[in-house]
Amino acid sequence: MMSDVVQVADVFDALAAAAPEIRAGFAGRRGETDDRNATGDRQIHADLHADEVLRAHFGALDGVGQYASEECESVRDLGDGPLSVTVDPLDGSSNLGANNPTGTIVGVYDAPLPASGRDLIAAAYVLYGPLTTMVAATDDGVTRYEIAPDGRREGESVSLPADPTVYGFGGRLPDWTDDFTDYARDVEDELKLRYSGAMVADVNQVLTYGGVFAYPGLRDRPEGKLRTQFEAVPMAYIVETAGGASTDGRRSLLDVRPSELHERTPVYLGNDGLVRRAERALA
Ligand SMILES: O=P(O)(O)OC[C@H]1O[C@](O)(COP(=O)(O)O)[C@@H](O)[C@@H]1O
Ligand SMILES: [Mg+2]
Ligand SMILES: [Mg+2]
Repeated sequence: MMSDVVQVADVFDALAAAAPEIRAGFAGRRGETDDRNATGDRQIHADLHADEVLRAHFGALDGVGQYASEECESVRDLGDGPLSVTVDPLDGSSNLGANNPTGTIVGVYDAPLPASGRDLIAAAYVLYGPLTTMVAATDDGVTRYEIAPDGRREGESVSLPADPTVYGFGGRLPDWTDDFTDYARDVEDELKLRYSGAMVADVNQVLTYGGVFAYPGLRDRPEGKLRTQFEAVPMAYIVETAGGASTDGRRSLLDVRPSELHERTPVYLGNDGLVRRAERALA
């Protein structure tokens, strides 16, 4: 039987191969379809194309058994492999309308879905910015790769800078709770605002410069917006492996076990001190 290390390397290779195809598929696919996904978001053509490309690449791998996507209602069986792969095929896809950055988020679990962050053995995201980059984490560390149009890549190890510089908080101010607003006011006095509207791009800035990203629980939606399995847990794994911290307000996002595939959670990610301050503010 192949080792986990080989199977995870195959998943990263497949994602690096899919990324230029997904990017090439943006042209002509920025418009909305008539459909909505399981969390009620209007799907755009590029969401569905990215999902198809990823499913084809991961389906070709012997190591992958289950595949679940933000854009599909239920878990799909892709084979007999021991790994389960989750994808947010296109994160921040509404940014395509304004030609702003988007991403892809992938989690690799050695357990059936839905699964907790403690079952993750690897996670990665791709950022479609001026360059295509992939940030890939295993328990051994985090590597950032620049991906060439032919899928080849070169990597360097990354860790979260100790001195935070930037912050980005999602949601509308009138929807924030008083506790979160107080926390935000403090952070605003210390750090620079960098918010793109794509979680991948905003977390990538935190990983590059140090700081904090949050999509908090809202007054009328305490669970916030971001999806536990597809967005929160894989990104928390990457940030924690890079030396940072994550919380849903009370505990590490890696300790959250989703009971439903498409459920949501508040998300706070970044330098440990800023994440702990968010927990204290929200307690
Ligand atoms: O527009 P808002 O409310 O700031 O929400 C932005 C958040 O929503 C998302 O776009 C949701 O992701 P999807 O595009 O994959 O649905 C995140 O990337 C981002 O952090
Ligand atoms: Mg997303
Ligand atoms: Mg998405």
